[in-house]
Amino acid sequence: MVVLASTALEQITLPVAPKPSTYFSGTPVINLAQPGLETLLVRACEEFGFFKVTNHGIPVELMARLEAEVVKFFSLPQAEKDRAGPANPFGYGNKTIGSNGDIGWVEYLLLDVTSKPMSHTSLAFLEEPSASTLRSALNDYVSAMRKLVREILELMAEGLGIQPRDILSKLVADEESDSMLRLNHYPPCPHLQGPDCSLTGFGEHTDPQIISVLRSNNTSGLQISLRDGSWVTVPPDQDSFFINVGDSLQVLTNGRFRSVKHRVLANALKSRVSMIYFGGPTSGEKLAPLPLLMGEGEQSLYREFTWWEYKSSAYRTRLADNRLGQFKR
Ligand SMILES: C=C1C[C@]23C[C@@]1(O)CC[C@H]2[C@@]12CC[C@H](O)[C@@](C)(C(=O)O1)[C@H]2[C@@H]3C(=O)O
Ligand SMILES: O=C(O)CCC(=O)C(=O)O
Ligand SMILES: [Fe+2]
Repeated sequence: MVVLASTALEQITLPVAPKPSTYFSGTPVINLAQPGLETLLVRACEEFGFFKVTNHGIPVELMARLEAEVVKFFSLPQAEKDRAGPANPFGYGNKTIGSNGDIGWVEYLLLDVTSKPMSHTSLAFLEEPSASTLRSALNDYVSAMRKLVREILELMAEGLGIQPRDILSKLVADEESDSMLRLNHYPPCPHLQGPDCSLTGFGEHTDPQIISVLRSNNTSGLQISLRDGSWVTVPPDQDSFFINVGDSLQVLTNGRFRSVKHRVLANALKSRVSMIYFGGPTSGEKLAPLPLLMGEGEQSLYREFTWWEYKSSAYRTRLADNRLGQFKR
């Protein structure tokens, strides 16, 4: 354990993460311009629940533009940032994650981006004239994310051999589909001694939604857990997107796709900035294994539940908890 006590407010104890491992070279890479990628995509979801997407058609300028706005926001004086908080669950948060006692070396903005251009659900500070460039970058980025998740879910359905093509993508395509954007900043942690030392930025967890699309700057920190339980560090790539299979997609595929366990380590030297789009279904959507994916005599591993039921239950859990456990048959 390390006690961070630079100011009275920072008298918090964070678990020191193990030394970061060397870069993992096995992340599946899905080149969206490559014919026949559907089979690779399905294999990646089965084996890792995680893959990297290249040739995605989203201009790098759009990613860089939002990153610059996000860096600008996190560089504001603390009192200014606090005006966007607390995160309950939406808004600005600093070191506390969720409301059940999780902490990490991270500050963030969590935004509800469910309705089209962010309107009634957005935070008041985003409506202010001073936030207009951030708002515009967010709107453009979120529109690109909506398209990308639909495309990827359609390719998954093709790879799984199920129809119609939009059987998965329609779950995230409704105007009411529950989508969020998380902007995370992991500042360098000066209390750490040496470049090899690291600290938990965002503790291990799975994402509850269907799919998450992560983009970060060129600072490492993201780790995924492999089937054998070992943790590996994903090499950063600021021009690509990383996709996580979420708990809901694990359920829809009756466990064939793996909801990937992941976490982030902060380091002593470099800031990490990440932007994650979470695509979830509408509140009332019933989640259960898709009958088309069930083999002869295959039993459903999960009881049917609505997204609302799952989300409310997830928000009562700690990050590392096995949220799907209580929905197992
Ligand atoms: C500790 C928590 C934070 C979280 C809600 C929860 O109670 C359990 C799930 C967490 C998570 C992980 C993925 C996303 O970052 C997130 C926004 C989500 O939907 O589930 C967070 C939640 C959060 O930070 O509010
Ligand atoms: O910041 C990151 O790179 C990942 C964070 C994450 O997993 C999350 O916000 O759910
Ligand atoms: Fe996550």
